[in-house]
This record gives sequence, C-alpha cells and structure tokens, in this order.
Amino acid sequence: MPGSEADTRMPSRVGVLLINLGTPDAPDAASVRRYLAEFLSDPRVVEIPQIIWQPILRGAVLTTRPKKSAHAYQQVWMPGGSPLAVYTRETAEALQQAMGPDLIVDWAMRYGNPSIASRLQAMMAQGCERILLAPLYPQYSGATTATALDKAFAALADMRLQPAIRTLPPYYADPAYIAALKTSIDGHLAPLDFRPDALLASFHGMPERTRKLGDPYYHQSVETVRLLDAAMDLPVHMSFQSRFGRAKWLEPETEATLTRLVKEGVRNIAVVTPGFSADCLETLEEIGLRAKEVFLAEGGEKFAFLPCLNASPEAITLYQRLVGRELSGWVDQRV
Ligand SMILES: C=CC1=C(C)c2cc3[nH]c(cc4nc(cc5[nH]c(cc1n2)c(C)c5CCC(=O)O)C(CCC(=O)O)=C4C)c(C)c3C=C
Ligand SMILES: [Fe+2]
Ligand SMILES: [Fe+2]
Repeated sequence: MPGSEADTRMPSRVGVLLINLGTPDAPDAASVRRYLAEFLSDPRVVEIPQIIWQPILRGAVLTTRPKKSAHAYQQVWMPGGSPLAVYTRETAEALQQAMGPDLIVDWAMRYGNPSIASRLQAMMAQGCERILLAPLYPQYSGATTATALDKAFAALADMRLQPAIRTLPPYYADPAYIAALKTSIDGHLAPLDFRPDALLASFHGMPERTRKLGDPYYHQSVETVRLLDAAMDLPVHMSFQSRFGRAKWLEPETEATLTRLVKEGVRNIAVVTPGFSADCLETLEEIGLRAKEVFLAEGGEKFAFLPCLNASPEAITLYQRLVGRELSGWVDQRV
C-alpha cells in the first residue's frame, strides 16, 4: 500500500558530530606508525607532491618516528586511552547531557578511530536527517578544519540518502570562546602557589609556506591572542610549537620564546594552549614535560602548564552556545 514505508520511518532527528584530529589506538610503535601513515599522507597536512613525499615518509619518517613518538605517548596515556580521545569523548558526553535528548551528540576522529564515516552512519541509523559537523578547532586551517570536513563529505559521497548538513565556522574571535578561555585560565591560576609574571599562549605550528599560500590559521591565532591579552590582567605572549620537518615553520618557536623570556627577566610563567580544544600529546608531553624542563634549565623558577578547555563546564557552556547558534531553525522549528 502506498505510504506504508513512510509510516514505519523513525522520527526525523538532529545530530551534532564533534570532530577532532585523531590519535593512535595504543601507545606502541605499530599503532603510532599506522596513525602517522594516515595522518602524514594527507595532502592537506604535508603539502609536498606525493611522488616526492611518500618515499621520505615510508623511508625516513615511518622507520624512526613511531618508536620515539610511542615513548612520548606512553608518558601521557590515560586509563581510558589517548588523552585526545578521552577528552573529546567526555566533551561529547557532557554536551549531550547539557543539550538534552532532543539532540544526538556524537564524536569522531579525522584519522584513526572512531572514524567520521562510521559515526555518520550510526547517527543516521538513529534517525538523524540533519547533522551539524563541528570540527573542534577554534582557528581554521586547511590541515585541520578543512580536512575533517573533506573526510565527512567523502563519506556522504557514498550515501544514496544523505542527511542535510551544516558546518561549524571557526570561533577564534567569538566572545564566548575568549570568555571560556579566561574563566578556565583564572580557575587554574587561582590554586597555584605563585603568581606568574606572564602567560605564554603556545599554538601548534605549521609551515610558513602554508600561511603564505593563504591559510588563515596564523592570523586567526594572532587575533585570539590579541583578544585574550585584552581580557587578562597578565601580559600574554605568543609562540608556535611542534615543528615537524625541515621547512621553515611559523615563528616565534615555543622553546626559543621561553628561553628569551627568561633572559628578559620572566621567572614565573604559565603556559596555555588555546588552539587545542583538548589536551593531547602536543600539550601534555611537549609543553607539560619538555617545555617545562627547558624553562627551568634556562633559569626559570616556576612553570605551570594550564589544561585545555577539555570537557570543563566553561567548555560545555561555549559549545552549547556555538552549536545552539548553528542549529537555529533546525531545533526550534522542526516539525
Ligand atoms: C590544532 C591544530 C593543529 C595544526 C594546525 C596541525 C598541523 C600540523 N601537524 C603536523 C604534524 C604532527 N602533528 C601531530 C600531532 C598533533 N597535531 C595536532 C593539531 C594540529 N596539527 C594535535 C591535536 C596533535 C596530537 C595528536 C595526539 O594523538 O595527541 C603529530 C604526531 C605526534 C608525534 O608523532 O610526535 C605530527 C607528526 C603537521 C605536519 C602539520 C601541518 C600543517
Ligand atoms: Fe599536528
Ligand atoms: Fe610534538
């Protein structure tokens, strides 16, 4: 009988898919190798022609780096898994609680697991006909935001029946983001046994060439720092970390900046990483352990690494605001 198929359909639902970078499944060399092979083969991440890059990647990089990186991951691994995955999952769960049962909140990773395709399928199986894709990067970069969305659209390309899609814009200058950063920083400074002379905002770097080719990440990061500096009553310095490869990367570099600050008389410092929504190898190990060692070895006295927004109440307030705005007309006018 015509119409009977429609009668058995699930009610139309709205979903939000939080997307983060991705991380190995385990802190061993084989898992890290698998993860790095996928990540560093992305032409949005390494902008060297594949015919030149793949032999270098398969030769030098994937034979030496996995063992070294696995050791670094082991130092920050959590009972629930890789920090990036643990905090991204906690964020999705807390946002689901905050938004209530009318909305389905899920999470996925651009590289590794859970994959974007598998979570899109799962959301559609639950009846999501409208999905907001939310890459959790405050500042837009081709290497992060765009590649996450590319991967989602590639999954949609295989679907006969696609959901309606919206995407979350970058939020680097959103007053709600700056307010969340300030609340988080103030909250983590309060219990310290010292008052820092300055804050250092350390961002993940990228090749200088990528900026010259028009990627807005650098300028958006500078704008975040300008707004954060205006909001804080401590001077806020800026630097770029995690250099990879031989090309020139964005400057000033984080460890060089810490060294310079000590020379200029800064003794006590707090370091924040506002370009990362969740703590990960690059924040916990590179800043919390290695950069700290550098600062103290150079003559610094007190070093505090302040956590990312993660799944904190201020993070959830922020995401409720951002997501709520993008869902306008979907959640309040849905029939
Ligand atoms: C937040 C923004 C990020 C940008 C921009 C970015 C660009 C970028 N990264 C690499 C190389 C590596 N990044 C690695 C880890 C890593 N990168 C980000 C974020 C950005 N990357 C995060 C959140 C993480 C942590 C992942 C985790 O599992 O915790 C690594 C791997 C770590 C290692 O092996 O030491 C590499 C390599 C490039 C080339 C790049 C270019 C624009
Ligand atoms: Fe990176
Ligand atoms: Fe690193």
